[in-house]
Amino acid sequence: MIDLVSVRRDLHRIPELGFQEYKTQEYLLRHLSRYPKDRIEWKTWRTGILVRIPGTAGNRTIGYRADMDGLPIREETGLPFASVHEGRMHACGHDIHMTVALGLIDHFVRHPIPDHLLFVFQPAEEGPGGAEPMLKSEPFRKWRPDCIFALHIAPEYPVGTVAVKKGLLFANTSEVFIDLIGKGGHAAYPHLANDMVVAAAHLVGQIQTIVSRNTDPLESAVVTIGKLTAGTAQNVIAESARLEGTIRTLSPETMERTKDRIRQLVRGIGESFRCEAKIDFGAAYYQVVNDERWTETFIRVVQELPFVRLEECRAAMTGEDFGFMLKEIPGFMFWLGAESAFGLHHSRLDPKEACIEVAVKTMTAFIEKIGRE
Ligand SMILES: CC(=O)N[C@@H](CCC[C@H](N)C(=O)O)C(=O)O
Repeated sequence: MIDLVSVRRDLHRIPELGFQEYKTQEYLLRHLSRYPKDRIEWKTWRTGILVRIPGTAGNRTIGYRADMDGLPIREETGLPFASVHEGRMHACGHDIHMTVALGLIDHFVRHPIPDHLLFVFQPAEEGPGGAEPMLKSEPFRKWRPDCIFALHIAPEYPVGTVAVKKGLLFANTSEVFIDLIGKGGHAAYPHLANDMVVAAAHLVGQIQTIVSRNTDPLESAVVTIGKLTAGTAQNVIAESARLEGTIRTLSPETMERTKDRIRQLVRGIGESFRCEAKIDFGAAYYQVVNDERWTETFIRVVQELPFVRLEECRAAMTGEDFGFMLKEIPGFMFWLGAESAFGLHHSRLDPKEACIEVAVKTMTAFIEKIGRE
């Protein structure tokens, strides 16, 4: 048995951004190389890894996916095993997700089941998205699973909770990057310049009206501008401004309408402030839709587990590129209670490590249940 808490702490120390998960990949590979070669095989894909445990009867392949990347956040937990990478943090629980996958690998290498198992360590979930290209990659196509499962930590639920729902679980997402380019100048001569701080401030305000004024109240949408950069000094008029944000909707149609409205508003800002206004929608993720039958089976298994409290949850406006995998391969994602006073993407997120054992035991029970002939 490996010490999963130590593994989680090791991974927590070395968060890396999407497609830069070099140390993380190396750490995982070091772990995998400890197992007998006839029990496990793996292939790397960019900074990701596909791990296969051959089944005893060679029927289906059951897939399990864990994401690997951290976020551009400066950790403020004060934990003794806090990030040693300045400005990077595992603030979305991917360190826990990978640890759970390693715990499952450790169990199933020693106790193989009739079905083959495929563990997918996927880079770049936070952006720009590793799931879609990984799905199309040669190694994935070769070992393509017949079903696939994943979890995400949920700071709002106590440890011991598993929350899930059939059908739509997470939103469609699209990143959005807007550049406004005007004319810089002296703070005392605004009439000779074209101030992009003022243009950006107007645009941020206008964008807030998309959800409140342009979206059917019975639909759901979120437009968040998470980053706004402009200017160089307090007494210099800013020549340019950049807005970085994300759009979330529960249907692809609402996503398209929201994007159209952003295009109109950005064009309008360009005209009214006589500036250059450019827009780039970045990466988009497909919604996460849980397969009805697999989720039903999971619910039945979880209801039998004395150490788990099952909760049927609502859909969330979170995004997950695991949605691309579920679009092609039936399966589900569930929330794992991890209990933290600070939520996902917060610099003080501190999930309780006891959730790791709950997840490993839950998924072991589920895989053992479905993985027999
Ligand atoms: C689970 C989670 O927090 N996922 C991220 C996915 C982000 C996708 C993309 N970078 C975007 O911001 O649209 C989330 O923020 O929901």
